[in-house]
Amino acid sequence: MSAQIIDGKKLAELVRTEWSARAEKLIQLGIKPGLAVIIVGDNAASSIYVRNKVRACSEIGIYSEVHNFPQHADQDEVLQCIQALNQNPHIHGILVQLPLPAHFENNRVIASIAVEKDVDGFHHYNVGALVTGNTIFSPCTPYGVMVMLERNRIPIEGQHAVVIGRSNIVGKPMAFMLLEQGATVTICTSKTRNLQQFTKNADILVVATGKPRMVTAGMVKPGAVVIDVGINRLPDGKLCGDVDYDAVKEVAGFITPVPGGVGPMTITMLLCNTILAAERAQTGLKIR
Ligand SMILES: Nc1nc2c(c(=O)[nH]1)N[C@@H](CN(C=O)c1ccc(C(=O)N[C@@H](CCC(=O)O)C(=O)O)cc1)CN2
Repeated sequence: MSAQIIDGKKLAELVRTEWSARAEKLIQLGIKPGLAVIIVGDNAASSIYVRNKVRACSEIGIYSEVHNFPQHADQDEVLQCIQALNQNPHIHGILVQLPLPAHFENNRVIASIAVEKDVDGFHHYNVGALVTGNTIFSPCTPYGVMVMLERNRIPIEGQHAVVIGRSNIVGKPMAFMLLEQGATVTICTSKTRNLQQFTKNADILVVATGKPRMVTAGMVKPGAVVIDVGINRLPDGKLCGDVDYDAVKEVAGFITPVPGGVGPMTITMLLCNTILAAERAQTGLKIR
């Protein structure tokens, strides 16, 4: 039997509708949630993601502004911009689109964002909070995956979850979020020896390796939940995930497509985090 498809586009729309009521409530109180996006350089994919974030903001009633810096920008200029945004009461969320050019120190730039405005959840304070079960902002992609699991009533507690990928923006937070919900978690990488021995035992398999179609049907336990976080552009211009979708969907119980799976959830969860940041600012909630 073929797997049940988890439609990220449809779920993203539903979650946005739910959260738009919260945005509307703030607007009626005279507070328009505000997001600032910083983008450095000319990465074509990043420009598309930022454009999509801006569009999504305007659709839900969030004010947004984009700060563009050239590829050879000086890191200090970007840090100064972030300092000003940290002080700006109309901006509730700040994010730096990744990747940054090679001459930037990712950690230093992200650490300069005020913790209570770090809607990506990448600041090391927020990472520490997440790991210790005191989440302030969940990073958007793993947050989207958790919502996909929850809304499809997929049990997590007691399940064996295998995450392939150890990035700071997906793999690591994903593993801790699943752990927090009671899963037994194994973290693998694309370099893990005999990867199949781990993936074959996964009830929930989350793949974020950036290697097109690396997870094949033979690596998946029949009936498993397969979440594909990869977005790879093929030479013919088409997109594909890190999972061999056509073959794996014949084995899995649930599967996410690419495009139209986790990607649309990422932007939706960013909107949710921005609204949450504005709500906290409105109530004067102190984060630290
Ligand atoms: N500061 C951040 N940088 C990056 C993040 C992030 O969460 N914060 N994640 C990714 C890029 N990303 C958002 O920024 C992102 C990637 C993909 C999608 C998406 O909707 N993908 C579509 C396909 C889009 C296409 O046609 O290319 C899909 O999967 O259906 C949204 C957001 C790295 N950087």
